[in-house]
Amino acid sequence: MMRLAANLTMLFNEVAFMQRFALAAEQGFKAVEFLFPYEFDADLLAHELHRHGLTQALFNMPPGDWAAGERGMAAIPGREEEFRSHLPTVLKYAQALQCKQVHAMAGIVPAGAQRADYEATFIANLRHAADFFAPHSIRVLTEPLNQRDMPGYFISHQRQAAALIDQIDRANVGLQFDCYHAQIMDGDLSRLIESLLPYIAHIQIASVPQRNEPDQGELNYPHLFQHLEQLGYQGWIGCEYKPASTTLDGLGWAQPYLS
Ligand SMILES: O=C(O)C(=O)[C@H](O)CO
Ligand SMILES: [Mg+2]
Repeated sequence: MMRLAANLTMLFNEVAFMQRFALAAEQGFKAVEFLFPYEFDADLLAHELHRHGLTQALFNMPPGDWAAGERGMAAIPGREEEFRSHLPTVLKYAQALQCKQVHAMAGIVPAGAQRADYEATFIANLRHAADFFAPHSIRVLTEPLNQRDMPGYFISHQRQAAALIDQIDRANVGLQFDCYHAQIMDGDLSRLIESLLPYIAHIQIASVPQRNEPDQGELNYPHLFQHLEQLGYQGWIGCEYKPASTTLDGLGWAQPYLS
């Protein structure tokens, strides 16, 4: 049975962030994920999680100045110190939330920049983060994002991410395989998932092209779920989509997978 995690950044936006845990649990989710926890107290978040019996499947490392368009810095030359300075804070949240996976966003490569410099920075930073988190059994994830929504993002293809993970060469670095981005950039998802399974630590879902509920659009999720089950995928599936109407109105698709 596929294990769904509610993405609280995108779902249950009808209520304030701290109230979304209760709604997710009420609907039968056993786990949640969200982008950034840093404006909230770690212990308060942990309290919400635990009182609703939820697992924290994933959250992101600080992305830099989001409002100014920054989308992480793991690959940005000159930002190494800043990237590394975030690690103790991320660890504090991961420990409070008992979360075993964090996503290190890579950042935007400016047009005309030397890509090799960005690759070297990314590899060095991810090794550093992986070594920092390894004693705590925490994995560092990297996620390819599609170029339509995120022009210039450092990683946009799944196999490109897998090749970088090979170069990083740390056991606790994995792939965050978001089917929405993967379908836009790569396609052939059944075969892609099959060939990249050893890298995949986390999966996310949404319809394509609208990024709404997964029972709409061009992807056949019941088929992909069955395929994942046959392949023995054990991780969480993050529901990272924008409800077309309200979260509850659109949650019918998930009923077979929620208890
Ligand atoms: O945008 C996505 O798909 C994500 O999962 C990210 O964490 C983006 O920030
Ligand atoms: Mg995603």
